[in-house]
Amino acid sequence: MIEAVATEHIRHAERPLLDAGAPLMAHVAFAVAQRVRHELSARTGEVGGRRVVVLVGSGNNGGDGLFTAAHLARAGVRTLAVTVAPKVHAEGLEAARRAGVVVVSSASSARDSQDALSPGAAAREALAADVVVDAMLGIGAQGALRGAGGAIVRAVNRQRPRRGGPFVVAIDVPSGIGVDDGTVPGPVLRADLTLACGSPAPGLLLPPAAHLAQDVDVIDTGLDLSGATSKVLRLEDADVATLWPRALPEHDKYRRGVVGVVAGTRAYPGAAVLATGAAVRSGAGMVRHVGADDVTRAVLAAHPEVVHGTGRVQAWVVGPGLDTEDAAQLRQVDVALAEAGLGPGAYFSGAGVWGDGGSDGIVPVVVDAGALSRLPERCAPWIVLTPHAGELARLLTERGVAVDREQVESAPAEHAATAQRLTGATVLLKGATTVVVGPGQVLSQAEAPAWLATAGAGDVLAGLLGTLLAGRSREAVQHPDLVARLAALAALVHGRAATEANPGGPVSASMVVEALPRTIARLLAD
Ligand SMILES: NC(=O)C1=CN([C@@H]2O[C@H](COP(=O)(O)OP(=O)(O)OC[C@H]3O[C@@H](n4cnc5c(N)ncnc54)[C@H](O)[C@@H]3O)[C@@H](O)[C@H]2O)[C@@H](O)CC1
Ligand SMILES: Nc1ncnc2c1ncn2[C@@H]1O[C@H](COP(=O)(O)OP(=O)(O)O)[C@@H](O)[C@H]1O
Ligand SMILES: [K+]
Repeated sequence: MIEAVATEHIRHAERPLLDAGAPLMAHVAFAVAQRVRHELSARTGEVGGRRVVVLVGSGNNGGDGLFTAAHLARAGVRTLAVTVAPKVHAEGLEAARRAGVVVVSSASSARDSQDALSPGAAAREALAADVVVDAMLGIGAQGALRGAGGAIVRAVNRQRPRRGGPFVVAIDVPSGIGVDDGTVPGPVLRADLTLACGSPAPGLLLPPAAHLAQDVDVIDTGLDLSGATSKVLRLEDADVATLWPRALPEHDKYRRGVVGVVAGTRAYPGAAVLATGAAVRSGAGMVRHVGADDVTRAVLAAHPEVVHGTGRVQAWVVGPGLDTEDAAQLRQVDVALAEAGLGPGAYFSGAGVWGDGGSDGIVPVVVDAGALSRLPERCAPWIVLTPHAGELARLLTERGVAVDREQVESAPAEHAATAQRLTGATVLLKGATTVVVGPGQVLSQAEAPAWLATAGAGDVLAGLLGTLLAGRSREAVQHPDLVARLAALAALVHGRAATEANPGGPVSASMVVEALPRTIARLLAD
């Protein structure tokens, strides 16, 4: 599991080391320079004579950059440091000059000096380099990257090809991202590799900034972050086996977990086929489908193991392909939601409760698509909402927070957290990077290949999550912390199955369903 702790904790953990004189900056610079040398030699076959441009800001991030430049110059790299602020780290500057780094300034105050380089000219130098090191801003960033740095980045972004061009290494974070919330308030130079100092900042895991950080490696600086409370988590493949509901010899199909799926209409039978298929193929003990007869016929034609009609379940999946005009189906959704109860101390106890797989008849529910409009005012955390950005915008607007899809996409973690607070439910917000927010918990998963943005993929995710919640139904209700982790686990496996269904190429939702058993087996064996 990757843990990105809030930057206030990083600063707090750095303090005792810096006070004790630990040479953190020297350590970071050495590690970055090593990595740049490695990239140069992997890409060009040589190190000496290659060109590196280091963009240097006013703070310690810029200091890291200057010491990195000094190492590179000593290794024979033609190193140009472009400072973007009137004052930069003094010792770093001296070290760089001593090592033979050419230092120029794009700061407006340097305009008339001999060593001035306009932002446009600096951008051209960067575009012609083999590697660019982004050391303008780290975790001290406040708002959009301003001044010469912003101008250089805008100019580079206008001309940088999607493929080819310089390899960009960001020190700590791509300069100018929202380090704690993952927003992108202004121009940012997309990194091919981000080398985080000590611990990744939350913004490296959260969209949209996460898409600008790409590969993230951590330089260990010996920070003690054990007391950190505010963090973003990302599950890794190695976490799958720990969380996955195991098939044990003493389990019959009911104990393995029964998933009830309320999905699909005559207009959209496919959603029911995909959601039930994903539940079956991810290992549910049994899958029930509740819906119109001809929809169930389509489901049974594809997955004969599905059982038609209501009965005992350990988790519900409601909403994929739902017809909001179909009163009978909506009633089923309401019954499923009632079975989830309203949360600790306020369980629903009326007639119509038939589930008994969870704690005292309470069962987790996945609420997708059309069923999102049926939510009660307050939900238990074992109700998992699975909206995409447009659906989340609608849900928030209905609850008095007027936002549109673009606003949700520009700050997904913040809006998912607002929805979590307003509803009490666990919120899984779908996207290229999926964000899950539970009470006191934030997770983000980025396994999905871009090809997964295809009709029906969300139905597959809902069914898969149904299996996970049914398999650990009782624990999910007793330990709501587990719910957000299972939701993130579903996103991880969904993304991996999409990749493994056709590595590097297009996938359909049905192909993801097909791939699930093998992907799960591989992950459990790892
Ligand atoms: N965590 C660790 O173990 C270590 C962290 N170090 C580095 O220290 C960095 C933090 O250093 P600082 O606290 O000096 O902060 P930064 O280097 O991130 O930047 C702060 C400076 O940038 C200016 N600034 C802030 N927002 C701006 C904006 N939007 N546009 C233009 N200028 C802006 C501020 O006025 C200030 O001068 C980390 O990101 C990391 O690179 C390393 O030096 C040592 C080890
Ligand atoms: N750009 C993207 N890259 C990777 N995965 C994506 C991207 N956009 C969406 N996804 C994923 O694809 C799925 C689409 O779900 P959804 O929008 O509900 O589709 P549908 O309603 O057709 O099933 C989600 O799992 C989402 O996380
Ligand atoms: K940086």
